[in-house]
Amino acid sequence: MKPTDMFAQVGSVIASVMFAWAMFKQYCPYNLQEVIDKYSKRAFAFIYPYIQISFNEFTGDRFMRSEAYSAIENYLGSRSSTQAKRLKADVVKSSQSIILSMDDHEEVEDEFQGVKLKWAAGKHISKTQSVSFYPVTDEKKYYRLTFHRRHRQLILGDYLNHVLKEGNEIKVRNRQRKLYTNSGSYWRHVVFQHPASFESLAMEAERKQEIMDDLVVFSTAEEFYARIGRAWKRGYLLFGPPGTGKSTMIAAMANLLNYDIYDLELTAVKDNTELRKLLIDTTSRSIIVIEDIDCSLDLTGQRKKKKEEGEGDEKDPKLKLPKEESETKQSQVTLSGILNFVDGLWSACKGERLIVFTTNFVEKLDPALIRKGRMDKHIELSYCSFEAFQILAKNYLKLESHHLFARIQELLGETKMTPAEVAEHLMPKTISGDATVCLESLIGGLEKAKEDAILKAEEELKESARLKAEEEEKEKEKEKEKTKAEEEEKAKEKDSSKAEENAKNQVKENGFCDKGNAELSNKEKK
Ligand SMILES: Nc1ncnc2c1ncn2[C@@H]1O[C@H](COP(=O)(O)OP(=O)(O)OP(=O)(O)O)[C@@H](O)[C@H]1O
Ligand SMILES: [Mg+2]
Repeated sequence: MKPTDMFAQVGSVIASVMFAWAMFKQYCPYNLQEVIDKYSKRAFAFIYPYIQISFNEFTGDRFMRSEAYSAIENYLGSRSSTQAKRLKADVVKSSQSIILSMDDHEEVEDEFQGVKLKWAAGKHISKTQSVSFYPVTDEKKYYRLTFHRRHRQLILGDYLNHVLKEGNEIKVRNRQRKLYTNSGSYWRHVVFQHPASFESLAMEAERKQEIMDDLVVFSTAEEFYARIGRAWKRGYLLFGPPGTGKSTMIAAMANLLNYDIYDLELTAVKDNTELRKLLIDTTSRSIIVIEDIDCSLDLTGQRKKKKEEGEGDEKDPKLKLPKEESETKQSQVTLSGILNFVDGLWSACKGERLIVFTTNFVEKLDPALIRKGRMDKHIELSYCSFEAFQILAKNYLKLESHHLFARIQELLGETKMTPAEVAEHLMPKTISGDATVCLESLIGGLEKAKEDAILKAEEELKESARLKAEEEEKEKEKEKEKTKAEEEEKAKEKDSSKAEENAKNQVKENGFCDKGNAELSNKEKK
């Protein structure tokens, strides 16, 4: 008999049995029906020793998508793309990559510790009862897992945990990352798409590797942090002159770890309470950044002064706030508020988080703010070294070596230039993108910087000599005044002693006269 004929026969037998059962059920007493149901299920379980678990897309109320369903969807993604014949595609991650998942009524197989299992995607469709021109259908999607009942323990325990964990990790890897900024007491976000990476960051290879290792070790050390009883957090302080790559490094960190960024603008935070609220609203796997901490907090007035004197403000007086208004708008966040924010982060929030401060003036920060335990790792970003230049040349000009490199190395050893300035020289100058033009521009820039530095040093020397001369002049003047005053004092003393002597003489003379007069009057009396 042909297989098709056999299926047809089996089909007709099943249909006949179903029909007979339906007829029989009508006349069968209720109690007997229950007994038959029970034993038929047992018989079915005996013949069919498999267990099935359904994971519905929506559980309970229809508003929240089940986390287990989306974790399974992610978990099955790669397996589906190799096994299923019909797939669904979705665009994620900056609209650049396509994520595949299996279509409805498809099946894929999986294996865990030598045990084979089967996943199937399905959906229940129920039509609403209301009479309408456009009938609304209600779709309920689900994944169904089928496995042999002898593996019940393993599948319900280890396997499902493994599926959820891996599925969530894939979800994090595929998610659109966000850049949050604070507006009032809320965070607003845009999609975070910064191309910076540690590979393109210009800095010494050894230091770069050390920072990368530190980050990766941190991001995978959940168990370690739990064991030693510390919150899974780490603080970084990035310091150095403007244009040395602090902000670029933060973007590279976020890209390396696949974290979101919360860029906290402290001056827009009203007070410490608002700061605390913002902290609580951050999610795990994120970097909380406070740029230019020295300006946000009134630990030093340097940048504020700069901003007040800034050209832009002077050119356009409309941009300047009246003094009173700007003062009233100032944030009331205090240093202790920030300290509490960092410590609160360490204790209040679950999940891994990095906090990064950047500053141009590390020496002016309060030591309490940057002590180890709050800011665990201090990273200095400094002027461009030759090694850093080589990375920039490779990125910008695709150059590994060039005869002008030797001169550049020499000049970089003699003068200071930030990576931002070097990068500006290496930007294409001609349509043909001639590298030599860029390198010559850099050499020109470095030579000018060197000359400027020499001139500046000379001016500083002159200025200090002038100041010294002025100081000496002042000292001399003081000395002169002192001696003059002393002389005057002496002259005064001399005058007063002379006057005293005169007075004494006068007294003496007067005394003699009085004595003579008295003797004379006595004689006359006698
Ligand atoms: N180390 C570096 N590697 C690669 N590019 C760099 C580096 N440093 C600076 N740049 C380039 O210079 C530009 C400015 O750098 P960045 O904004 O990171 O400096 P910063 O240290 O944050 O400055 P500021 O203190 O003014 O905020 C960046 O767009 C980047 O292209
Ligand atoms: Mg910056």
